[in-house]
Order: sequence, then structure tokens, then C-alpha cells
Amino acid sequence: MTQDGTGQLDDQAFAEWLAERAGETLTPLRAQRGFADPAALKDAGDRASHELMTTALARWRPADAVLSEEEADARRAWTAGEGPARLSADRVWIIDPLDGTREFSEAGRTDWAVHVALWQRSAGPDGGLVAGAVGMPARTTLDGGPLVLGNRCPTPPAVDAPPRIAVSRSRPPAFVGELVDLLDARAVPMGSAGVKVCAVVTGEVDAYVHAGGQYEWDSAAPVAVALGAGMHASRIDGSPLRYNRADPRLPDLLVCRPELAERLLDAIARTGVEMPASTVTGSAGKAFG
Ligand SMILES: Nc1ncnc2c1ncn2[C@@H]1O[C@H](COP(=O)(O)O)[C@@H](OP(=O)(O)O)[C@H]1O
Ligand SMILES: [Mg+2]
Repeated sequence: MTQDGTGQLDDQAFAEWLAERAGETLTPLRAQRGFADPAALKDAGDRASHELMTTALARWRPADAVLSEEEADARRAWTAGEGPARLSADRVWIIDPLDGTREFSEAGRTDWAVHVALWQRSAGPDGGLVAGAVGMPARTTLDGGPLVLGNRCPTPPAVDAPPRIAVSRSRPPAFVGELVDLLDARAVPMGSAGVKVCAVVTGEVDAYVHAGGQYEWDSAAPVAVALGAGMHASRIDGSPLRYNRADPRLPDLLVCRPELAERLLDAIARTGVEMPASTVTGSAGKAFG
């Protein structure tokens, strides 16, 4: 954490730098500890990455607030008149130190990620995401470097084929079978919200649909990356995704190629799934193997 110039990086470059640094902590942990005790490996990964990221944020962005999955009270829904500093802050880093924790603890899997997003109050009536990076430390770029997607990725060309829809391996939405039938689509199970959104951005799939439970840190950085690439990102009823709320639950989302958004939203509504009036947590579907 002594790199010269880190303090001068703009927010987007800093987000990418931080995602890459966290990966440098997580990758050796898997090699050192092995996979015999998955629960201990998950805990060690969550802790080490959270520690590195919050230390870096305190050093390089001391005036900003942080919402991390791994902090005490992260999941608490605050009521009026109480709450952490982030609720009155102008800038909040929303981080998931290790997304796809389950896959991180399984040998050979590369579908886990590090999420770094910056929410800023001045970015809209409800604030908005102004920077974001998703690091995938177990995947590499063509020149062998660690894969980190920022918010300036190009939109991949449209494909004239049945839609491929990324879904959770372990907790896919209950309506996914019906959705796939309605669209003559194909479900593509994989781990990590960040990896699934990046698969949309790179053109590996055309959409990512989730429902049944998630928190702001699961989608903030991936959504910043998706919006930067010109993708559609919303709740599954088409309403906006809002961040840095008193209640951090954000249980459903749709990220997809822009030209598919209307068709997908319409098909999701036709499945009869209960639409998200609030942050109600619903039931997840049957897991993929
Ligand atoms: N029904 C649910 N309730 C709460 N969190 C959920 C969930 N389904 C998925 N998630 C969270 O969303 C992230 C991506 O899930 P998945 O890999 O299954 O697609 C994971 O984050 P973490 O790995 O950070 O816990 C997971 O915990
Ligand atoms: Mg997560």
C-alpha cells in the first residue's frame, strides 16, 4: 500500500487499483490454505480482503464513508433518526470484498470476484454510482494480467440467437424455468453477481436475472460496470436500483443488453412473480448442480 501516486488516482482508477490489490491478497490465500476446510477459507478470504480494502480506503479516501458486506451491522435496516455515517455522507464506497464466496472455496473455480463502487449524493435525486470496478482475480486478460473490468468497457455486438441468461448456481430465481420457456432462452448457471454481470458486458451471455435476496454490495460495482458499457440495469419490475439506502437489501435485479430489456421485463412479469414493492425477500429456486 505504499505505491507512489495512489493518492492522485481519480476515483475510477482508484476503484480498479483497489480491486486488483484485493485479488493479490485473495489468490495466495487459496494456494496456501487449500480447500479441505471451505468454511475457514471463506472466512479467511472475507476477512483479509475487507481488511485490505478498508485500510486502503481509510488511507487514500479518509473523508468518505464505507459500506462493506463484512462490517458489523452491514445488513441492518436503519430507521429514521438513527444510522451510520454513510446515510448522511456525500460519498460512500460500497464494497463486497469477496463475492461468490462459495465458489472461492471450491477448487478449480474462477467465478468469484471483488467489488468496488463509489456512490455519490450529487449524482441524482437519490444519488448514484459514479465509479465501479469488478476484479476477477482467478481470471486473466489476454496478456496474462489480472482481469478487472471498469466502467468504460465497450458494448459487445448484438447476437441473433436465443438469449443466454446467467443465473445463480446455488440460488436461482424461482421463476427462471418459466422465463427460459417463455423466451426460448438458455439458463447459464455461474457463481458471483460480479462475474455474471461481467459475462453480460463481455458478451458471454445476454442477461443476468436474480431475485430472492441480495444486498447493495452484491450489485453496486457490477451495475456501475454494466451502465458504463451501455447495458440496461434495473429491478425486475423495471424500477431503478437505488444505493446507500437505510435498508441495504436489494433482492432482485436485471442486467441485460439494452435491446433485450423490454422483452425480458415483459416475460418476467408474465411469469407471475411477485413484483418488488419493497425489499421483500422471496424464495429462491432449485439450485443447479
Ligand atoms: N437469496 C439470497 N439471499 C441473500 N443473498 C443472496 C441470495 N442469492 C444470492 N445472494 C448473494 O449474491 C451474491 C451472488 O450469489 P450467487 O453466486 O449465488 O449468484 C452472493 O454474495 P456473497 O458471495 O458476497 O455472499 C450471495 O450471497
Ligand atoms: Mg456478494
